[in-house]
Amino acid sequence: MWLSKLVVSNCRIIASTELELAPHANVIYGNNASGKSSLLEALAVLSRGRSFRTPRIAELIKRGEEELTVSARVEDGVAGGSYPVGISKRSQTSRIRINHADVQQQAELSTHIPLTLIHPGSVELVTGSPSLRRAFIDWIAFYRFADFNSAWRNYQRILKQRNACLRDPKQRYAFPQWTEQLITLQPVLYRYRVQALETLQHDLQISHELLMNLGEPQLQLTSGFPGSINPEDTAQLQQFFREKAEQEQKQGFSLYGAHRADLHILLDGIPAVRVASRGQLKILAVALLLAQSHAAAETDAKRGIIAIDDLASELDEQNQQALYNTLRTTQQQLIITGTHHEPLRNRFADARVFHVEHGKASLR
Ligand SMILES: Nc1ncnc2c1ncn2[C@@H]1O[C@H](COP(=O)(O)OP(=O)(O)OP(=O)(O)O)[C@@H](O)[C@H]1O
Repeated sequence: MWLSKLVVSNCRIIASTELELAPHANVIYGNNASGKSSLLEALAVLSRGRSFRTPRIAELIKRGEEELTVSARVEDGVAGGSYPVGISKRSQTSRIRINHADVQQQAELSTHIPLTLIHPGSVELVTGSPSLRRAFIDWIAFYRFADFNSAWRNYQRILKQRNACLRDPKQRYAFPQWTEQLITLQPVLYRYRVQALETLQHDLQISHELLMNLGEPQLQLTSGFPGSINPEDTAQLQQFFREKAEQEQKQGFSLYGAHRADLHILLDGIPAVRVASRGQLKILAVALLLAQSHAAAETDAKRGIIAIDDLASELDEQNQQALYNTLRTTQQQLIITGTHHEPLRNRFADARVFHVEHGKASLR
């Protein structure tokens, strides 16, 4: 999938703008505060329902307006042809359309726009909380395995009910039933994640030039249980949860399970965050995100979109070179922002170049 057109209205500084995108490289340049990041935020809203800079939609809606809208034309590399998609957001409500029909779930729209975003905050993938790494590995599982999303949504629902039982003694009678259901999904989610990780490890080769001076990271998936517990052994899980029931009731929420999984990122056996420099951590995060984008696409026809928000400015010359060499070899659609167009144009000779000024993009 790739986007041949992106139309944005009322997103931060952008009143209304339209871009006819190229299938491969697209460069968007403009002065500070011209609206480059706002465009990528709009793209993030389309793909994920939210921005990478704020969880609050109200902050994204142009001041004085009530609704932001992002629409696009998706080119289908598998079936051929193209179709429109769109999302409108008010602070409390959303409206999502795919090929002229209303849909209820953001996930339905997300499947059409496999967007990997690389921005200055991406380093948190390595330095931040486990939830970011869970989301990272689950993103691959989401695109790779058709049933992952329903299993994960089901898990969230069961977890919520189980937590309610743990908090409220009056609901405790239903605790065993919800525990049993939670156990049933542990092996399912764990297996999806293991497979997603295997694909990711394979696709890390795309980032070999970026990782040249760092070495290949070791990626270790934890299941959300102590290492001695096998998340695929239901009998062992039942015993484990029996032993931990008192502790969980005291805490008032579920302490173990797929919602507590993590992906440990190591260099020479030591957590990367403890040994790598700030710049190296960024490189590592970028290498993982590029691999993630490839891992989600089973075939070239299913290729995704990589959007990069002004990252080069934080990398030294050698790493910038490695990043651009890597991007040039990828089949994914690229949307790259920067403050100057010459350096980007030199690196992507065939790129379509857009200039952004006061929230309006125009072809150069
Ligand atoms: N809700 C909003 N309504 C209107 N304008 C907004 C809103 N939120 C932020 N802005 C403004 O939008 C402008 C564009 O910001 P944006 O981050 O997109 O710029 P940029 O081109 O990426 O800049 P830089 O190169 O500095 O990163 C900023 O001046 C910001 O103050």
